[in-house]
Amino acid sequence: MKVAIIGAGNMGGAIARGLAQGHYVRVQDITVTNPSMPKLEKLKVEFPAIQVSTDNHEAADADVVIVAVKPWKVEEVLKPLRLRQPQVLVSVAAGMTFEDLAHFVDPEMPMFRIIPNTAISLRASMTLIACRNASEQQTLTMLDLFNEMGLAMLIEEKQLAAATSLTSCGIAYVLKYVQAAMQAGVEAGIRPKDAMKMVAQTVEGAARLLLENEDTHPALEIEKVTTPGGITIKGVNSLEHDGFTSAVIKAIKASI
Ligand SMILES: NC(=O)C1=CN([C@@H]2O[C@H](COP(=O)(O)OP(=O)(O)OC[C@H]3O[C@@H](n4cnc5c(N)ncnc54)[C@H](OP(=O)(O)O)[C@@H]3O)[C@@H](O)[C@H]2O)C=CC1
Ligand SMILES: O=C(O)[C@@H]1CCC=N1
Repeated sequence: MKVAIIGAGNMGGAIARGLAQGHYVRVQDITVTNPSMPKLEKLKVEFPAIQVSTDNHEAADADVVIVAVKPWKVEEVLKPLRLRQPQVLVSVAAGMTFEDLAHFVDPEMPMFRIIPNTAISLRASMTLIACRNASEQQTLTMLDLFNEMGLAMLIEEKQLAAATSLTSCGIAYVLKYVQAAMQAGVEAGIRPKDAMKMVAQTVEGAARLLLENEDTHPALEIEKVTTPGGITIKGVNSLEHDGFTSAVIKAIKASI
C-alpha cells in the first residue's frame, strides 16, 4: 500500500512517523510532501527510506492520500491532484466536511475524515475516524493504522465536531487543569518541575483507571478516594461550589 502525506507539519509529520514505525506500511512506500525542505529533511534523517518531495503531483499517485494542510489550503492542494477511486482520500482538516471535500475530488471515491490529537507525536492519540463510500475492509485498515498511534474510534460524521472538542481541544483543557494544580502546588512550596511530574502522572493514572477497566466510571473511582469526613470530599465539593462541572461543560460546548 502506497501512502502519500501532503503537508509535513504537526499532524502530517506525526502521522508519517507513526506509519513509519508501524506494521502496516513499508517505510519506502510512504511519500511526504511540503512546500519547503527543512521538515522533510528532518524526516529523512529519522527514516532514511522514506520518500520526500516538494511536488504534490509526484506523491499523489498513491493508494491512500492523506491531506494534512490547514483547512483553508485543502481546496488549492486537492483540486489539481484530481484524486479518484480506487484511491482513498484521508483528510485531517478539522471542520471540513465530506460534502466540502467532494467538491475537490471524485465525489464517489472512498473518503475518511481523521481527527487525531497532538499526542499522536507520542503514538498516544485519541483518533476519531469517520468514513464515506468506504468498504468494511478499507475502514478496518484505517482503524488498524491509527490504532498503532494510540486509540482509534469509528464514529459518524455528525458526531465529529462534538468529539473533536472532547479529544483534540480536550488536550488543552486537561493541560489547563495540570497548570492550575501546579500553581497550587508551587504556592504550597513544591518545585514547579516536581509539581508537573506529580500532576501529569496523576492524570495518566486516572486515565488508566478508566481505560483499563470497562466496568468502571469516574463516579466509582472518585468514591474510592473520598473517605467520608476526609480531605478529598472537601476539595471535590469546593470544585462544585466554584462551578467546575459547569465550566467544563461550557468549554466543551464552546469548542463545538
Ligand atoms: N493541531 C491539532 O491539534 C489538530 C489539527 N488538525 C488539522 O490538521 C491539519 C494540519 O494542522 P497542523 O499539522 O497543526 O498544521 P501545520 O501548519 O503544522 O502543518 C501544515 C503543513 O502543511 C504544509 N503545507 C502548506 N501548504 C502546502 C501545500 N500546498 N502542499 C503541501 N504542504 C503544504 C505546511 O508547510 P510550511 O508551513 O512548512 O510552509 C505545513 O508544514 C489542519 O487542517 C488542522 O485542522 C486536526 C486535529 C487536531
Ligand atoms: O483549535 C483548533 O481549531 C484545532 C482543531 C482541533 C484542535 N485544534
